Order: sequence, then structure tokens, then C-alpha cells
Amino acid sequence: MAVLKNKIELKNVSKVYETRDKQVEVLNNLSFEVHENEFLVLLGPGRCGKTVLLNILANLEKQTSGTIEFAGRRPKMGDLGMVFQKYALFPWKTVMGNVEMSQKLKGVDKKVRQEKAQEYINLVGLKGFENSLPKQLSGGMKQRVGIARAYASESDILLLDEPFGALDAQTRYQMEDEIIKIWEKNKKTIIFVTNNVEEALYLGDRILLLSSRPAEIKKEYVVDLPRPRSYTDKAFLEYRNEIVDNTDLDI
Ligand SMILES: Nc1ncnc2c1ncn2[C@@H]1O[C@H](COP(=O)(O)OP(=O)(O)OP(=O)(O)O)[C@@H](O)[C@H]1O
Repeated sequence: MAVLKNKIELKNVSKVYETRDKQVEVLNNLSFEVHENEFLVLLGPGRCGKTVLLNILANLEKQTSGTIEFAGRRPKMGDLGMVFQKYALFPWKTVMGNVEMSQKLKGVDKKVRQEKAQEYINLVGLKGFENSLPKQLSGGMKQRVGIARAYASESDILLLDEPFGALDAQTRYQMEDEIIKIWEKNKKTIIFVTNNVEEALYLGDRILLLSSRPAEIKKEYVVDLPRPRSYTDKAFLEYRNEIVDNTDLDI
């Protein structure tokens, strides 16, 4: 069998925080694989540990036990690009300045990095806004900048932490369509976190349904629905009802 270049493998990953008076168990023995170029959704109730898991995957935090391998080795900076719920753009930098940042930090020549950044700015539909500052953009546009920036980092894997959670419903639907279009044009491995069942089903090739804290994998769904998907399709609604029935309540 061919070795998948960007495969991620987690084995028995647990996370426990030691606070002054107690232990907080957040992740309990998670084992799963992420396949190259798949759109994987981590779906779970509020406060179940999704962000902690993404931070561990991004190497921003360390698991208490278990192993994570990326293409057979420990992930390192640059392997992963992140898009956060709260935009996390540099407010004093223009759209171009934000999108070119990671390449600039790597010392890439200005012309080369700006050409690359322009490509991704065009891809997310922000051509003409290169010189705008974040405060001049709507929420949806800011999140497009975040996506362009993650793409421009040239990471093979994108981690998206509830990126559309702060947007109004209409913009959220638009962005769901956009991210699929971008991903279909320019395949990468995407790990997308949400607590929204419809969003998970609209986007994912595969959904890992997490339990309430400490998060365990309750169930895996391989979403066998053609794209573009429809929120009102009968099969979509059947999946939705099944997942809702299996979802733990927020804690
Ligand atoms: N440094 C820490 N010390 C103690 N507990 C922590 C720490 N960081 C996170 N937690 C706990 O871990 C739990 C999971 O937090 P996390 O932010 O990962 O949830 P989430 O699933 O992303 O939630 P949401 O969907 O609401 O964004 C929370 O209950 C939080 O209190």
C-alpha cells in the first residue's frame, strides 16, 4: 500500500489539566487517523475539549499521554495552518500584509511571497481588497482573510476551529460553500471543528462525533452524500437526526 505523505495518526491521546485543587480530564484516550486531503470534521458539544485537541494537534500544547504522528514523525511548525473562531488577524496590517505574513517570516522574497498571497486572496474572493485593513471588512471577509492566510502558509494541513461560529446564518452558509469550493480547487487535509451538526454534515467527508468532556470518540460517520449537498435532502436529514440522537448535551 502507498504511504500517505500527510497522514496524521493519534494513538491513545489523553489530556488532564492539574489545577490547584483538582484534576480536569479533558480528552480521554483518543485514537484516530486523518487521511491525506480529506475534510475531517470534529463535532462535539460545547466545552468538550475540541479546541484543546486542535491545540495539541498544532503543537501549541502537549498531550498528557499518547502519541501523535504526522507522516510518521512528530508534527512541527509549518506543517499546519490554523484558522481561529475569532479571526486573529493583525489589525494594523492590510489584507495583503496578513496573508503574506507566514512567508515573510520564512524570509521569502517580497515579490514571490506577494504573488503567492495574491493567488490566495483571489481564491477566497477578496481581489480588490488587498490594501484594506481588517476593521474595514465584514466578519465573513475577515474569515476569508484567515483562510487565505492559512492557505498561503503552504501548510499541508489546515486546522479550522469553529471558523464560522461568529458569523450570521446567511454568511455562514456562504462561507461553508466557499470553503468547499476552495478545498475542491486546492486540495489539502482539513480538520474542521464545529458544534453544529448541519455544518458538519454539509462539509465533512467524515465526522468524528465526540462525547461531552472528557471527550471520547462516540461514533464515526463516513458521509456518503454527493456534493454539493443540500440541507433539505432526505438522506441529509436522516444523517442529521441520527447524529442529533447520538450527541451529548453541552456541559
Ligand atoms: N488550561 C486549562 N486548565 C484547566 N482546564 C482547562 C484548560 N484549558 C481548557 N480547560 C478545560 O477544558 C475543557 C474543554 O475546553 P475547550 O475549549 O477545548 O472546549 P471546546 O470543545 O472547544 O468548547 P467550545 O465548543 O465551547 O468552543 C473546558 O471545560 C475547559 O474548562
